[in-house]
Amino acid sequence: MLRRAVSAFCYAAARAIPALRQRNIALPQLPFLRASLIPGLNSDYQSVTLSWPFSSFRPRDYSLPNPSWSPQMLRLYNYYNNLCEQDGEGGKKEIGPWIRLPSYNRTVKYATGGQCLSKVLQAKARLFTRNIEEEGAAFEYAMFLNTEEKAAVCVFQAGPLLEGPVGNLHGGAIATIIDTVTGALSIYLGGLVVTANLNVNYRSPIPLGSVVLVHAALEKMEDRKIYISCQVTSSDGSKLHTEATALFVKVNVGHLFER
Ligand SMILES: CCCCCCCC/C=C\CCCCCCCC(=O)SCCNC(=O)CCNC(=O)[C@H](O)C(C)(C)COP(=O)(O)OP(=O)(O)OC[C@H]1O[C@@H](n2cnc3c(N)ncnc32)[C@H](O)[C@@H]1OP(=O)(O)O
Repeated sequence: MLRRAVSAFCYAAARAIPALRQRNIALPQLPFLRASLIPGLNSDYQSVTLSWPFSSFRPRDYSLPNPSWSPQMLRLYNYYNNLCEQDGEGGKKEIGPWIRLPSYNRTVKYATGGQCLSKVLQAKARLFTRNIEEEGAAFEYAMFLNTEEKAAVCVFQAGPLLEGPVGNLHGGAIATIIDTVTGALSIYLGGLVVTANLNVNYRSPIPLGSVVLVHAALEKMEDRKIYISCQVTSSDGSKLHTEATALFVKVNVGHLFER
């Protein structure tokens, strides 16, 4: 399943190349990204299955524990991380329905194995939720997918730079983490997607520094449309903070370069 995630990014990057060429954006030598080398690129809206074709370089995975994580954050992370490996026959570890999603601060860099596609695209671009380097200052989170249930859970610790009403999390930051979790689930389910609609109901404030769970689940898929529901709860599930619905629409990578 993780390979499918990586494949989706590879697919997106490979599809981006013609669009970049059309706009005369210089591409460095990336022989592994030549479309002709990548099988299965003809079918629109579908990811392709690839083995990791890139260098051994791996960018930093921001979803791994760091010293800013509270004991509660760490406990919840360990709980879901343990679900990602289940005991098989003879006590052997097996991959179960749960997978942990790694998280990088540059999506295109990730897709190209750490190499830059072009300075225009990459020089300053950072994933919104991973653009503050100081650990614990803003979004600390780790996402887990349940591939059988088509659902996701995110363990989220809200840092002090995300303040809205005094001492509480900003509504835009809440919408951002919801978009991120529902978006990751949709990418897993549908490949390249964008958010078409996000509807958020704020039920109770989220204190800064607290750890909450973001639950997302597939409601239905219709043609290019993926409907996801989402709830943000306290870490023990007893308190509902936020409810949301999201609609994601599958797009071709060329759509992202239309200007
Ligand atoms: C394998 C991976 C594994 C996991 C890996 C995880 C990695 C995780 C990494 C990182 C996670 C981060 C995740 C972040 C996620 C964030 C995502 C964003 O924030 S995206 C930015 C904000 N969104 C935009 O900028 C879109 C702007 N809008 C558009 O581009 C278009 O409007 C678009 C594509 C949405 C639709 O345009 P059209 O021309 O392609 O298609 P038309 O015909 O208009 O719509 C298609 C269908 O959708 C409905 N539709 C469209 N918009 C709708 C709306 N707002 N409400 C209701 N329906 C809508 C339409 O009615 C139509 O439905 P009918 O086919 O006729 O039934």
